[in-house]
Amino acid sequence: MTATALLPFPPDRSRGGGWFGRTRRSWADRRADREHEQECWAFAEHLRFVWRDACEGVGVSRTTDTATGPTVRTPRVGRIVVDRPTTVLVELLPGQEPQDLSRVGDRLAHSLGFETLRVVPHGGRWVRVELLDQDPLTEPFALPRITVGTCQDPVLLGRDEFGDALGHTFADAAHVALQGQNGAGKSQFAYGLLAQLAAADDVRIAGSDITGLLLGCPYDGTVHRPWQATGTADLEEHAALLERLVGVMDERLAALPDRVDKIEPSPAVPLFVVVVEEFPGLLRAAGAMPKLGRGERSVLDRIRAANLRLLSEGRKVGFRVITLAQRAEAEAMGGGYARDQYALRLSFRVPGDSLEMLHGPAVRELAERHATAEPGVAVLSAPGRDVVRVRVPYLGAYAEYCDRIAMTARKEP
Ligand SMILES: Nc1ncnc2c1ncn2[C@@H]1O[C@H](COP(=O)(O)OP(=O)(O)OP(=O)(O)O)[C@@H](O)[C@H]1O
Repeated sequence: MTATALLPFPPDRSRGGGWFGRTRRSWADRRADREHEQECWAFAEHLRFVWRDACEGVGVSRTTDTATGPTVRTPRVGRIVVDRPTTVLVELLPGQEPQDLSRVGDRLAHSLGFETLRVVPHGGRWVRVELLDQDPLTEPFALPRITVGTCQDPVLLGRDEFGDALGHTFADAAHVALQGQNGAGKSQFAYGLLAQLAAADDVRIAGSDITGLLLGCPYDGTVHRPWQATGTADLEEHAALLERLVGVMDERLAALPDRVDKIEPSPAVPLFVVVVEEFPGLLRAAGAMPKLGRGERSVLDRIRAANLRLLSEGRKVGFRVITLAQRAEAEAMGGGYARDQYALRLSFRVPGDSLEMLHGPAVRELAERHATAEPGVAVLSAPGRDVVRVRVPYLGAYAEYCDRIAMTARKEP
């Protein structure tokens, strides 16, 4: 008995079949191609047709008075490629910038029958509008096992809507504010940042954490732990810790040589990353402490004062504050002046007014969508760049954070 050759199932008709078979197949293929092209062409025409209405609807058109009456001008549509993603080349009106379209991107995309869009500068006044069926930030991604050896190296913050990785170097003089509702992903993000930083020789992870999860136990036995206060049992410890950090800051300021206005962090003079987890909660807890005798400073005042000094004077001498809050109201962040000190700002899911409070009116168009953002999706703003939406990396279960810190953080000598 001859062995039966295994055949593909369903039968592979792409090979063989003789001349007649190939001709017949190519007719069918060509017909399918033609039909597809016709559908694409019709869809492109449909997009051209609805583009004008969509632009008028979202306010990126311009009305000018002419001799024959008012004329509405919209950004001009050039080539349309129907694919994944469908792209439309668009010539902006004089004076318009790509941000004028991206600011209303979601509403424009919905009017065109898509979920969202990206605007990519193309040259001159032309931009490429990429129409997307789904939010590019939908897919979570895991934080690779990366650590930085020094604060001069960038840590991974997340990926933007184009899939580009965004990094941040803690040697850059920026304090970081994180806000987000319960379960929006603040802690995960902070775990990821600290897990990347903990191995750096020239970094000390310091700060106050009333939850005792972000700081504290995971750092036992490491060089970072002596600079951390945790829990709510002894709030005076939090005030004392922040004052101790202010003491180091003052020594560094006093020791600055002539004609030098900042220090370069090194293993001998490390950069202090001062994490303040749930700062409004810390202030509330300190505010609820029993009144002290006359002339004594309350723990609340001491925490506020030390926090403000670290924020306003610490940047040049190696202090970076990372503050986490559910809602970054001025009062909850230690006052409007204190809040103004944060250069890098991330908002996880928050109501629209909270988003605008931290990032300014430029994010108004994002507010509605961001109020229901998935955990791990944040709005990020930093000096000198446009506000972007990002997906931050996911580190995993809390035990994974503890393991990474235990494995990588430098042990106490
Ligand atoms: N980057 C992410 N990617 C995917 N899922 C995430 C991400 N971050 C958080 N999550 C999911 O959301 C859950 C809540 O996240 P997390 O504990 O960080 O929120 P939170 O803002 O710190 O909340 P809380 O204020 O209650 O501590 C996580 O357990 C995880 O399931």
